[in-house]
Amino acid sequence: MSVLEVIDLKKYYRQGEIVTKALDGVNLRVESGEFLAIVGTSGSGKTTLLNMIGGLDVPTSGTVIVNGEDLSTKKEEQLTIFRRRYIGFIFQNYNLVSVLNVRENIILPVKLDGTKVDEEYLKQVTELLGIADKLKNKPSTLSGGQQQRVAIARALITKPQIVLADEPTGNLDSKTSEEVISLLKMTSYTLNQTLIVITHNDAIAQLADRIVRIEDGKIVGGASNV
Ligand SMILES: Nc1ncnc2c1ncn2[C@@H]1O[C@H](COP(=O)(O)OP(=O)(O)OP(=O)(O)O)[C@@H](O)[C@H]1O
Repeated sequence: MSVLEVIDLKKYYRQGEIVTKALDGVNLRVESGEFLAIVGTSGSGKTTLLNMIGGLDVPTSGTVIVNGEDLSTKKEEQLTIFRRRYIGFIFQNYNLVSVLNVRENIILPVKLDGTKVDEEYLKQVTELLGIADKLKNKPSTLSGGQQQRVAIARALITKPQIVLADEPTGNLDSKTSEEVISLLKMTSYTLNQTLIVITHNDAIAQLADRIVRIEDGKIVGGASNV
């Protein structure tokens, strides 16, 4: 079953006379449990596409359907709940809260949602990611790779259907990058999540089930897996 469908998606930025077509008619279908890599040159539209899929930004036209639901029909409040429950975000700079320890960082989305922490699941995720012994540490006492694994655990804790990662290893050396992505791939596979990763790193893209290439706001390869 498709967990995500993007139909003729356009995002145009207008600055005076100049129009930038960040996305120019993107069509994409992603199956549940798939690991997709999005590649393309700088400015090709990768982050714009990820932000539309995650409901962080509104398209100029076109449709994003997640789990059968058209995001354009949702009001801002509903979108916030949708993001919190169905999407896990992982960013290049980790975005951890420095005054909170690792456990507090990981469970933050659950707290924000006002729901109860599934302690068994927290244990499973942190053990899979090799950070179960770091729960009381502050982020500043961890290496970059460990901090990114905390950010991954935080993205997974709400059991999202889709995990979106924008250059998640951009700040890590190549060996740590591949370790982190392999862990992310293994955890999302174990937890049956769909994983979409933007990367400039070929070795990381090669770990994906499918590589989607985007150029000048258009998909030029890998839009369909059939
Ligand atoms: N808020 C904005 N206002 C105007 N133009 C924008 C805005 N956000 C993005 N753009 C433009 O849209 C295009 C696509 O940007 P986007 O960030 O999606 O590219 P990208 O492929 O993620 O690039 P990178 O690999 O460098 O992160 C670029 O030309 C960018 O300058």
